[in-house]
Order: sequence, then structure tokens, then C-alpha cells
Amino acid sequence: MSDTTSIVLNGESRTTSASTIAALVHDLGLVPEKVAVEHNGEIAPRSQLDAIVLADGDTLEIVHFVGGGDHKGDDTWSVAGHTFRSRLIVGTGKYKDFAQNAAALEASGAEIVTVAVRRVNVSDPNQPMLTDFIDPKKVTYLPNTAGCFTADEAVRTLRLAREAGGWDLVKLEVLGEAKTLYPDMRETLRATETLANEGFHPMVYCADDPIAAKQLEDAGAVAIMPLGAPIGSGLGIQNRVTIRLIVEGASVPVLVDAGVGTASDAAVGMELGCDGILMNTAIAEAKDPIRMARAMKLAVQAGRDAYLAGRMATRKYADPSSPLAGLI
Ligand SMILES: CC(=O)[C@@H](O)[C@H](O)COP(=O)(O)O
Repeated sequence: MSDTTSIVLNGESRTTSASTIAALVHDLGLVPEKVAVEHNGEIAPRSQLDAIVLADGDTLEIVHFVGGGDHKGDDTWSVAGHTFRSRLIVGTGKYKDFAQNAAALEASGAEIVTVAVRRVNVSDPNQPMLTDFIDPKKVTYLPNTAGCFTADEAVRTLRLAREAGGWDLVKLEVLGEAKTLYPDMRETLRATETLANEGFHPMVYCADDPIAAKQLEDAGAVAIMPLGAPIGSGLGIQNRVTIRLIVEGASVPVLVDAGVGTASDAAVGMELGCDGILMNTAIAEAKDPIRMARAMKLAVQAGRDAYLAGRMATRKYADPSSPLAGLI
């Protein structure tokens, strides 16, 4: 058994002297109901907090949900000074029309919509305008740089967005090629630096790469948005390990952006500890977009609750649900 244990708390390494997880939680002054614990790579159920004794070489991560995480609906998240209840962000592309888009948004409960500045009309009053259907006073508009393939193009696009609507909380995506729509991480990093220096708050679409995620954060990204799978593919989260590593390493919100196909994909992202999910195609291309929007809302909530609840430990073998002890 070890007297001093190195742990990761809210993404930061700390050393403490307690020997069981429950004692650690107490020593650190945390509220047990508001912590999630990962012990040697497995989520430890809260009921076992005081049963797990730490040994030398153990790995332990304690995630403390400051000010949230209970059942009273106060589980908010914040980015660049804006606080939201909904952890779902929806897009504004591929819908039949703005009316359907607005109805899906309503059903999703999302408080943020992302808008492709180069594709969606938000400023020409002679054309149908998104703002007539989705009120920017009630919903946060998150301008994005969809369709930009260089840092310069993306930065120019967001400067225009800021001039048109005053938006400085923005979503940056710099694509590498049309076939995969994978981000060009070199250009993305360059654009992040420029935007941060110009006073923007860039939420950044990126590869599911923990090192790149850290570099973006250092460059001024206010949120890290790794793809779950290629944009518009609906393939669901392809690499849970890298998403989890990004969540563990980040001190800004992490949101899966792109590739969600159905509700269970959204739940998986949230169960991995992401702060939220951004999606467009899964809702817009569903046979019934309004119903799918509602399903996504519930899935994001369910995944978040499951994460906060702390899943049971996995076992290699069966364990009877009705205890066999005492039976003849
Ligand atoms: C809406 C938006 O910003 C997209 O660029 C985003 O990446 C969504 O991807 P999906 O369409 O795969 O959900």
C-alpha cells in the first residue's frame, strides 16, 4: 500500500496521503455525490468508493463536478463566460427549410445553433433569413467556417461574421480535403492562434488527437471539438480511447463534433465525459427530424446522467444478480 498517491483531479496532477478513494475524496474536501472516479482505467461505482484501497502503481482519476452534477437540473456547462443548460448543439444545414430547422431546434432543446457563415443567409433581407425563424436573442448563434480550407480563409470569414453580427464566440473548422473533410491541423492551429490574438473565442473542430487538442488549448481554443467520425458520415464515435484521453487532458470543454448517426452515439460521447455534442446530419437527414431531435436531447441527457452516476465496474466473468449465498 502507498502512503502518498499521485492522482489527477480535474485534469491536474496532485499528490495526497490518503490510502482509500473515500479518504482521498474526504481529504480533498469534495462532495462524494459530485465526484466520478476512474481506478486503474475503470470507472469505479460510488458504492465502492470506500472499498477500493490504493496500491503502488495504481492509476486514479477523480473528476469533481464543481457546482453541478446533481439531480436538480443545475448541471450547466460554460464556455468563454457563457453558461448553458443544454449540452446539445445543433446545425443549420441540410434541412428542408428554415421552418423545419427551427422546429428541430425546438425539439432538441439546444441553446446554441451553429451557422455556416458562407452558406446560410443571416444578413440579406431580400432572401429568406434564418434569423426570422431562429431568434438570435433567444438562441446563441455560433458562426462556423464550414467550407474553408486555409487558415486565412477561415479567419477572414469570422472577421466578416463579427462585423455582421458582433459574434466573437465562433466555431473554427479548417478542412484538409473535400473527400474526408478531415481538419487540416496545421492550418487549424495557425487560425486558432490568430483568432485568439484578435480577441475571438474559438471553439475548434479537430482531429481526435490528444496532443493536437492540447496544442489548440495552448493556442487559445476555448473548447476542443474532436470529430467522432467524418462529417456527415453518421458512423458514430470511432475511437473512444482518444476521445477519453482528450477529455482527461483538457481544461476547457470538450464536445464531440461530427459523425454522430443516432442517439446511442450521442450517449456514448457523453458517457466518455464530454461536455456536449454538436451534430447536424443525424437530425437533418433523419426520416423524422423533429422526433430525432428529441431523441438526441434525451440521449445527451441520459449519457450525461450515466457519466455522473458512475457506471458499474466491468467483470471478466458472470456475477449472479440474485445472490446465491445461503442457498442449499
Ligand atoms: C454543423 C457543423 O458545424 C458541421 O460542420 C458539423 O461538423 C456537424 O457534423 P455532422 O453533420 O456529422 O453532425
